[in-house]
Amino acid sequence: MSSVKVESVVQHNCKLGESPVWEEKESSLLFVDITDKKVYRWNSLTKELHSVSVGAPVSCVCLRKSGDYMITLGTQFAALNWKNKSVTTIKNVDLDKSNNRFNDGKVDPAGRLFAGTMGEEIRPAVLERQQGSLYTLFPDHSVVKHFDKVDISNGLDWSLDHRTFYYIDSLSYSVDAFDYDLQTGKLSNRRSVYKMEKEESIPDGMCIDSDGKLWVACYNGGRVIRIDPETGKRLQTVKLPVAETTSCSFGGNDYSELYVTSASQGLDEASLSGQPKAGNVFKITGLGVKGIPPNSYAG
Ligand SMILES: O=C(O)[C@H](O)[C@@H](O)[C@H](O)[C@H](O)CO
Ligand SMILES: [Zn+2]
Repeated sequence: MSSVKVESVVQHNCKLGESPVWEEKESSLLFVDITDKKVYRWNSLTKELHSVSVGAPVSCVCLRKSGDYMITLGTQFAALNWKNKSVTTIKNVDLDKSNNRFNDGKVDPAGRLFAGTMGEEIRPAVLERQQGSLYTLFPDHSVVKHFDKVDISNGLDWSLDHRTFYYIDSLSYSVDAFDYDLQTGKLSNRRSVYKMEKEESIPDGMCIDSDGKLWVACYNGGRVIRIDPETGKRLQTVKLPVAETTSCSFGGNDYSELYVTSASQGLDEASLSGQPKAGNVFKITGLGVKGIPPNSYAG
């Protein structure tokens, strides 16, 4: 544990960095700045940072089997062609809720894209409650709504045997689990597997490691925690030099590096001068665990 190292690898102050995803064939980390309406790609070999402006709040980026990327943009599921910098709408959701936007999303082991929505934040974590829903975009481009009355739809991932779906609605201060049916993509039997402790603050993005334990980024908690969904116990805490840690995912050659995005918006001048790296992307090494490669959208 003593060899754990945290370093800033992208020295750019995102307003609201989110959705880190490793792209093996580019040796790159994809992520978004929701507020800045940009998708970023950071090359881990050349350290170059490139971005594409997409014209609306973009809350998640993921890989697509046919090439390109998938994004959630405003209330749309969309495709992003990186070379042409072009966006193609695939499906719109929450048509009756004009202030909503998508938030976190991820592809399941069968190539379906899961993403949830939320109402408009007046400031971080302050918004009209229960305006969001959780959706799936199937490979045939059909959309299913799993449930509504979500406050801030956030981190999600699947267990290694694909029989459990883990999910965070941030304002419940809980990490939840559902039984998952990989054949149909259906969710059932919701329960809580971890309750946040006070200093951990708000649960945000999340990913699973190759031991089946969950890593949760703690918004306003300045840390990522490793939890055991079987026992409900926290196994490890890694603190970062910024308060608004938003999401995490494994990358690097062998998926042994944990990448963590962060935010700078919502911090006043005083807090910002105390944490000049707010909004950077960090790399944590020396954890002694690995992640698993991200899935690609099959449609
Ligand atoms: O990063 C996200 O997932 C949201 O888009 C943010 O808005 C924060 O989560 C929220 O402000 C605190 O919960
Ligand atoms: Zn999030």
